[in-house]
Amino acid sequence: MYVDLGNALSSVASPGVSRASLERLDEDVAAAHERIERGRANDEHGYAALNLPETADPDAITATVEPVADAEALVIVGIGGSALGAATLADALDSDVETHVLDNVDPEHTNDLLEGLPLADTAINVVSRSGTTAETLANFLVVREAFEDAGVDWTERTVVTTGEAGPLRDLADTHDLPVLKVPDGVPGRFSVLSTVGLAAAAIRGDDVEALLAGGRDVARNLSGSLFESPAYAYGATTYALDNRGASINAMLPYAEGLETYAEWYAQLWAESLGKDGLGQTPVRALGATDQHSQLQLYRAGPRNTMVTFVRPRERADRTIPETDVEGLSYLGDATLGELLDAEFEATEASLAAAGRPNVRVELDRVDERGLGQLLYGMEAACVLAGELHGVDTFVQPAVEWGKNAARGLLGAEGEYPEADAVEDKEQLLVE
Ligand SMILES: O=P(O)(O)OC[C@H]1O[C@](O)(CO)[C@@H](O)[C@@H]1O
Repeated sequence: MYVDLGNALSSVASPGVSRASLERLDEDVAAAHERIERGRANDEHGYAALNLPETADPDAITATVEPVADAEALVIVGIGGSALGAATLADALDSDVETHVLDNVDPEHTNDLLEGLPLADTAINVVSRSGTTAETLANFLVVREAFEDAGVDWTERTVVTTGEAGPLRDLADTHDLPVLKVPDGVPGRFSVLSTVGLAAAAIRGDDVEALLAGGRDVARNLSGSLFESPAYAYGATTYALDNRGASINAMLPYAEGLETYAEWYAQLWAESLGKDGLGQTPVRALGATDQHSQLQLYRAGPRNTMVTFVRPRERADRTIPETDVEGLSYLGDATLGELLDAEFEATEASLAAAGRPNVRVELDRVDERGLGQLLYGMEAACVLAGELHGVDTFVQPAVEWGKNAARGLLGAEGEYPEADAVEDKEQLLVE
């Protein structure tokens, strides 16, 4: 993982950060690193996630999913951190296993998905750390029923990833299903390099060991200085720019296979740093596509946005055929990859020319090792940014109100006063 901060400097951009300020900030990075290392050493909640490249057990994961290793199709049933990591790997890595992620409760989508699946050759990986998330459990009950209706034994096709206890754990025990435990102290959004993200990867035949090795590559560089650690360089710079007005961070990967990575990043950044009235708003984008939709705003709108450019240094390529069409011959001499890189560098430069802050993040290739580096790197960057902002990076209390209101509206057992507030909604309907 390579991070270039050049276009975030105040000599280029406003908001921007000066080298001198980064050097001063490095003292706080050193103190934060000490705190993070202490948290890792004691396997404290949250910090333990940064130990996963060492603590995850690829052999145990592969052995547990073995009963469904013959699958032609896979349905990952989960939501948030229990889906986005596996979805990111499935989007970025090739596999013969047709992979679907059921991370919403849209009946039309679920019906279409189930109708098209070869259920007898389909594996189900149902993932929920708490084991109580309504969307995940509802989708799983629907998927299970579809298998039963098709006369396929779902207990033969299901692998569960969940915590020590809870309804999903009970269901797995009742039906003696293969279970992978979600590691203690690892919040969902930091769990891609654990059983949560790696079970599906193992079923798909991805190189789980290489993913973890990528994580170790970046973990090795974590030190008390942002000038020695790409992950900390990124985390510290987003913090510095946020403090100077860049309250929005547009994540712009230049690889179709990294589109879901931008979604994964959005949860990591939003749920970790969005608290106490603070937090940089992540925006999901895709390069070069969103140059033609969002760039106008980032280049000429309010000076409240930084852009994070991500690209692989190497990729497969395809030549653009020669053409005699007037004015297009320049394309005929290039490849799609060269065009994409030109768009990347030109868009970076266009923001710098307009004095708009941006950071470049590169990985060697979009493969298991590169992804392990990128995902772990962004997790470490987020943990550092949380330390510098002084927020509790590893909790997300604000999401519970809505869950309780939904439970109340559906008549779940227990008291859910939040549901009353839904009923009492202020109305000013225009139709
Ligand atoms: O893994 P679980 O417990 O089903 O939770 C799914 C997701 O829901 C959240 O709790 C937010 O509602 C996320 O933090 C988490 O990743």
